[in-house]
Amino acid sequence: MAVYTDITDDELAAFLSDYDLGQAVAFKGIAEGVENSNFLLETESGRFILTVYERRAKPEDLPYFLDLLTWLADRGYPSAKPIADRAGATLKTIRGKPAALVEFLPGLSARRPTVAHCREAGEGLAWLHLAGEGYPARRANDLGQPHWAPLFAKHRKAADGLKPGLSATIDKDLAELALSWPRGLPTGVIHADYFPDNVFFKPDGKFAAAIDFYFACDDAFAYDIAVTLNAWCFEADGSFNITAARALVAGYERRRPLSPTERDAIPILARGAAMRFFLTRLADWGATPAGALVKPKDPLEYERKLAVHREGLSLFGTGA
Ligand SMILES: Nc1ncnc2c1ncn2[C@@H]1O[C@H](COP(=O)(O)OP(=O)(O)OP(=O)(O)O)[C@@H](O)[C@H]1O
Ligand SMILES: N[C@@H](CCO)C(=O)O
Repeated sequence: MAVYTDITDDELAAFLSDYDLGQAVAFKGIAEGVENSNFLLETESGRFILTVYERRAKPEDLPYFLDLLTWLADRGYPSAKPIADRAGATLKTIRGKPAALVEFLPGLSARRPTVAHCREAGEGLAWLHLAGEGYPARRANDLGQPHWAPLFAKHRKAADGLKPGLSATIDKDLAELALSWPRGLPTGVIHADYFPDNVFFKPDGKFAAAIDFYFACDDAFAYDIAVTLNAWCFEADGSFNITAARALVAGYERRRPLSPTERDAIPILARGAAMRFFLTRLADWGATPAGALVKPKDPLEYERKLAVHREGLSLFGTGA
């Protein structure tokens, strides 16, 4: 349950006194998520999400994320627009922690994404890439390829603890990724964590909205597609669903066609994207005390995805 911070009625009332939203009529913690504390807030003027930033997101990065959410919403992209207080501020504090109020978005995430969901999610991702064009702030991807080997160096023991001999396999992967990592691909604002729990659909199955932009950064658009393919297109038995993957890319290309160079790069980008989530999950695995409220995500799920990509993906067939 991702509510790390308790907020009393008085603290909430004091927080809301900076806004023109009326009084709280309902307020409850949201169990989903692992990074931040999220609360559903209803006031006399509508429904909102209050996020208290707990970990990972560096306080100095929060203006980048909140201004990006405002930028996207102002361009018609369905992401949660931050609510400014009377003085125009979107980044606030509550209980001494950074916090923000954003618009509540209706929609449901897909627990078991279908091929049709993948197509819609792909289109929503391309829309995001286009809507982010021109966003003036910059944020380097601090979980990008150059950061993987130093991160792994701190967690080699944990890898061998999960699976004997794994650290040697990961070392080899990291060396191969460093040699073949693509450069010069089209870049812009990417979501970088576009997982099924961060995408909402309408009741008719159409894309509704994307949330949780707290890994957003500048990187290759095709890398964002690779992260998304890994998150959406693997079956529970560990096999890669090529039909779902092709639908996801086809949905993406409804709005933003890929260049041949971007298409060719996807297999190696997907291998790197699997490495990135394996590594952060590995780091969290070791750092989570037994009995913690939030169960860490399984690093081995991503190690299995990495193993699939080691064999090479043929997403578009030969000559595509
Ligand atoms: N703007 C929003 N509108 C509606 N519901 C939202 C909104 N933002 C967050 N939620 C709800 O809160 C939950 C947790 O939000 P979020 O994914 O941002 O948290 P997190 O702790 O950063 O999670 P993660 O583990 O994915 O990083 C979501 O699954 C969703 O149910
Ligand atoms: N989407 C990430 C967790 C989000 O912080 C993962 O599945 O490892």
